[in-house]
Amino acid sequence: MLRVEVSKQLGNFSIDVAFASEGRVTGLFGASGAGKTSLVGMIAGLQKPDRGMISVDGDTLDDTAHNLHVAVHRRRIGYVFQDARLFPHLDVRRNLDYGRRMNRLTPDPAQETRLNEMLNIGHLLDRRPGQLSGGERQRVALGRALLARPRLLLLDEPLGSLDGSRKAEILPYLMRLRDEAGVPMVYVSHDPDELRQLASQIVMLKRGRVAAFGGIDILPA
Ligand SMILES: Nc1ncnc2c1ncn2[C@@H]1O[C@H](COP(=O)(O)OP(=O)(O)OP(=O)(O)O)[C@@H](O)[C@H]1O
Repeated sequence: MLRVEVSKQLGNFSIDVAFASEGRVTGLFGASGAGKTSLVGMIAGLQKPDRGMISVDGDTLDDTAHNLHVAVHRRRIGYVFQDARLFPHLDVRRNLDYGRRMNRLTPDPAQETRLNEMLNIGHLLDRRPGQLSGGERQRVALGRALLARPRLLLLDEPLGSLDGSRKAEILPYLMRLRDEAGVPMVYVSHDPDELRQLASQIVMLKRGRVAAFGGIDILPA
């Protein structure tokens, strides 16, 4: 269960949001500028709320009333951005291993093999990011985030930089992760079709507020 009750002022823009989601994939839907990335940044711990609390599965990550703010690297929350942000000088194998090493986790070869298969990246391990397509880069970014064993995965428009056919190529991998990886996700998108295929619950954001919360039936046609 993800619980978010936060408010924050960002220049002229304010966020004031409360929701609790039990869905395997919580879709954050809203137009450009609705506050999706700012909200995800708070869940990740990159930004502190001015007021409020955030908890995942009963563990409080932020609670301004008690001056509690768990640091980004201690939250065990994975983050995949629109652009994969792989390290260009490291091959795929070392990119994949990065999150695990940073979190000082012991290697888990069975999980590595499983994810390589799930994401179909096993044949790319010796390549550098510059030798990958956009879709392949995103698959590696997903693998890297999951190998750090997060309790929650934040996906901020992970298909946003891909064209239509590449999107269609990656969607099945995301569905597979949703069904098999066992990690709850927050999936940011302004594309209702994408969310209809992936999300179980929808938080609809408008100008920094929750305009609607419910199942995928609240998405516009
Ligand atoms: N540090 C900041 N200072 C001032 N305004 C900010 C700051 N960060 C974000 N904003 C403003 O907050 C609003 C919401 O931005 P945000 O990036 O969260 O929206 P979004 O829904 O993710 O949009 P997009 O889909 O275009 O990425 C925007 O109007 C943005 O200009």
